[in-house]
Amino acid sequence: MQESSKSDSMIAMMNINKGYMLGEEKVPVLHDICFQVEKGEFVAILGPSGSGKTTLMNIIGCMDVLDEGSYFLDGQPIHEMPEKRLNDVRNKEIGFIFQNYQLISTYNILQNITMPLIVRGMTTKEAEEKCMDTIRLLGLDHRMKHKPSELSGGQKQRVSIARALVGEPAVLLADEPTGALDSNSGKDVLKLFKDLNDMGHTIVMITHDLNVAKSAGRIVHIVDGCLKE
Ligand SMILES: Nc1ncnc2c1ncn2[C@@H]1O[C@H](COP(=O)(O)OP(=O)(O)OP(=O)(O)O)[C@@H](O)[C@H]1O
Repeated sequence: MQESSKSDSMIAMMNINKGYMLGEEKVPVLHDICFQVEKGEFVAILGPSGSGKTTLMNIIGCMDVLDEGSYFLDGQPIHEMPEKRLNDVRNKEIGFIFQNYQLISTYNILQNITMPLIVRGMTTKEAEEKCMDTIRLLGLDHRMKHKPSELSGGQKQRVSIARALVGEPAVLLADEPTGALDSNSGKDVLKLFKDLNDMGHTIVMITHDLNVAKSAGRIVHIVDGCLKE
C-alpha cells in the first residue's frame, strides 16, 4: 500500500495479526489481514461463527490492540497510540451500533441519545439542541420521553443509531445490527444504513448473514481469520 492511500482511506489496515493467550501459548486468530475502507463506503464483513469477526471489529473500533501490523484510521496511526489516546479516538471517531442496542434502561430516549455528548463535556441544553436534527431524521421526536422498554426492537435500534450519529464519528461500526430484529424491522434498519451512506457516512457492518451483507456496497469475507474480497 502506498503512503498516500494510507492517509486518504478512512480505514487502512496492513498485515494485521492477532491472537489470544491460552495458558502459556498464543492461539492465532487473525492472519495477515489487509483491509481498506474509503471515505463514504459501506462495507460488510461477512463470516461464520468463530471466524474472527468480533476480534477484527474490536481492533477497528479501538477496543483491542493488534499484535502485529499497522492500522490507520482517517490517517491516524492507531497501532502506535498509547491507551489514553486510543480511548479518545474510540469516543470521538467511532459510532458503535450493537445487536442488543446497549441502551441505558433507566434513561429516557433523549437522555440515551445525548449521553455521548454530555460525557464529552457539553451541557444538557447544548447536547439536546445538537441532537434535535438527528432525532427528527430518525423519526424519534415523538418518543423522546419514553424509556427503552417502551419501544419496539426496531425503534431501540434507531435510538442506538441516533446515539452513534450525534458524536459525528468518522466511522459507524455496526455489529450484527439486525440480529435481534424481525425481518421487516431489520429491512428498515438496513434501509436506514443505506440512506446514511448516501448522505456520506462511512459504515462498516459485521454480520454472518449474506442477505444482510448484500445491503452494503461491498462485501469482504472473513474465513478462519483470513480476509477475502
Ligand atoms: N478473549 C479470548 N480469549 C481466547 N480466545 C478467544 C477470545 N476471543 C475470541 N477467541 C477465539 O477467537 C476465535 C474468533 O472469535 P471471534 O469472537 O472473533 O469470532 P466471531 O466470528 O465474532 O464469532 P461469533 O460470530 O460466534 O461471535 C474463536 O475461536 C474464539 O474462540
